[in-house]
Amino acid sequence: MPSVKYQRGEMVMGRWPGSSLYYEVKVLRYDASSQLYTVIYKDGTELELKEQDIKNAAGFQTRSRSRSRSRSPGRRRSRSRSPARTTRRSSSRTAAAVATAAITESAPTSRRDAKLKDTPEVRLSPLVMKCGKLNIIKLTTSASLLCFVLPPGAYFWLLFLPAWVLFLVLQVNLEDPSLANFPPLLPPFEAFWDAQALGFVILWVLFQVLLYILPVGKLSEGMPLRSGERLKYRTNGFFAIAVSAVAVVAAVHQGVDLTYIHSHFLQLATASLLISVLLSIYLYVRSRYAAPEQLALGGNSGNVVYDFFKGHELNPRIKDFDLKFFCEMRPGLIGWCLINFAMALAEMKEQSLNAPSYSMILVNLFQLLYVLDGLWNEEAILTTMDLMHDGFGFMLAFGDLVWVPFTYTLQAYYLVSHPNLLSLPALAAIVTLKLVGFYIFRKSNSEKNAFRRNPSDPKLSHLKTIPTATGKSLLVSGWWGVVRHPNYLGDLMMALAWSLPCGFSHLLPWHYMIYFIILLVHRDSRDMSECRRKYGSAWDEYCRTVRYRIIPRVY
Ligand SMILES: NC(=O)c1ccc[n+]([C@@H]2O[C@H](COP(=O)([O-])OP(=O)(O)OC[C@H]3O[C@@H](n4cnc5c(N)ncnc54)[C@H](OP(=O)(O)O)[C@@H]3O)[C@@H](O)[C@H]2O)c1
Ligand SMILES: CC(C)CCC[C@@H](C)[C@H]1CC[C@H]2C3=C(CC[C@]12C)[C@@]1(C)CC[C@H](O)C(C)(C)[C@@H]1CC3
Repeated sequence: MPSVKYQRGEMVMGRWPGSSLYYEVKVLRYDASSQLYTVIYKDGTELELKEQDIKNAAGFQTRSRSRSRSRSPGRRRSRSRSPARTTRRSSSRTAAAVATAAITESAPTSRRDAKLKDTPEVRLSPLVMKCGKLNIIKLTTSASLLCFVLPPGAYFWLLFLPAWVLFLVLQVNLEDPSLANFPPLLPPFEAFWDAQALGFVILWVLFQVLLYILPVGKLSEGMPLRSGERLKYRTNGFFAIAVSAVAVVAAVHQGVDLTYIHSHFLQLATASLLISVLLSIYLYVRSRYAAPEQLALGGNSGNVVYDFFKGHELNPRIKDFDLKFFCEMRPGLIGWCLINFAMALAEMKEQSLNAPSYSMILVNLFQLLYVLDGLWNEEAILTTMDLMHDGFGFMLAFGDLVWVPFTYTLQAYYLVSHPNLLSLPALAAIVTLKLVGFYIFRKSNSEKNAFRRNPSDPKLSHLKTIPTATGKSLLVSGWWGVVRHPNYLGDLMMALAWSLPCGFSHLLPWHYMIYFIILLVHRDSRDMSECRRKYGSAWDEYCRTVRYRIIPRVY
């Protein structure tokens, strides 16, 4: 091969079709007519690759071979779908052909997988291309709307988000929280701070830590990590909220005045912000010492502020205590219900009512149902983007500990001093909207979760799937055949039902709805690029089959 770039016998890095992972391969030959290189992977898989899918080994991060145990996509669960397994003539397949998918029924695929269970495994080490330049940070992971930020943006969001929450908290306290009065006047610095409020927040978090570590409830397995390992999570969230509810009711019964939460909302928000900042500093420092396979693919730009913001370590743990899982599912989420309940008591006190208003009851019950459902199906969170791909840094720590409890509760806070009477038909319509939204949300999330956990589940055998080159399949009928994110559709319908009880006099109780539309539209497009990167043309095939993203025939 005199005039070609890579020579026979040369060891280079070959991209695995449909992914951005590169594996060490040996060049076997070059075909001048098709301009394809035939390469052999260490597990014996032969593929034909284009020149642009081959790189010199020098451009790759070195990784400890003994630690990085990820398997070649061709050797994962569904090995039959790797090129080497789909045909005996493994050497004659092109990368493009590998990634091309056909729609099949899921059951036969699983039988094929079962047959291959005894095949001896060869483990390969995928390497990620170095991206030293900050402007080429890949938009690969999720967590929130803000992942698209490049380092200069991180400085902005880092300051803007906390300020925004504090502004909202000050705004909702105004008699007339209309846009004309935004931004609210800043109170003196001391007004933000209360040591007792900090003490209460710490106590609440510690109480949740205690409930989390109790050996009660199921130990669930997370999705396989890049190393092939599966972490265990104590999924006892429902137990935690039940015990918390009993403790709160008992405290109220003993005379504890929960309306303190309403009157000290600003100080509680500042205290939680302080805790989230300290936690993020700890997370950043420990991520500097973490082994490469413990890191998320994002958040490793080398820019301190960006990495601090985005999060670097994928599953930071203290022994078995998983910090990301705990923060996402416990203090903020359960705290959200506690705050809503306190707002209902504050409304009764402020408006001298014997019972909370219908609007307040709806907001409380709707959001309680959402949280209870999340905790009841806690295992399902293990297949979401945040848990699987995102590093744990300021964005999620702040999101979980400050954003959720202090902005998701704005509707309830607003109703305390801005009553909104609901007619019976309006009430019935809102309840119907919530229930339909909830049904779509729950069914679609459960369907995907069940499929990801066990693709050969007999209950799912009626569903059509698209195989992909990575070994995972994509659902193409059922809920995931209606739109590409049916769970977002249900979630948005529920969000609408949470704001409607507050009426249309002010924009503030619509904050969640507006933020959520932006968040989900952005999450959807990020997920689209991520899935296209992972699944290549199989994803394009899915998108051709399921044309709409969130709302059928609209978007
Ligand atoms: N209330 C809130 O503040 C809030 C905020 C954000 C999200 N949420 C909710 O949280 C839940 C989780 O959301 P998420 O953003 O993590 O996204 P998700 O929709 O649960 O997960 C997306 C992932 O699902 C897999 N997938 C996509 N299409 C598929 C198909 N056709 N068949 C099989 N698997 C498919 C892909 O991952 P793999 O292929 O790698 O498995 C994709 O990356 C949603 O219900 C969302 O509404 C709530
Ligand atoms: C502006 C930012 C700081 C945005 C931060 C985003 C986070 C607050 C969210 C990202 C993923 C979200 C999420 C839930 C809560 C909010 C987030 C952490 C969730 C735990 C709410 C209960 C649901 O049932 C859920 C478990 C599906 C959900 C999962 C995703």
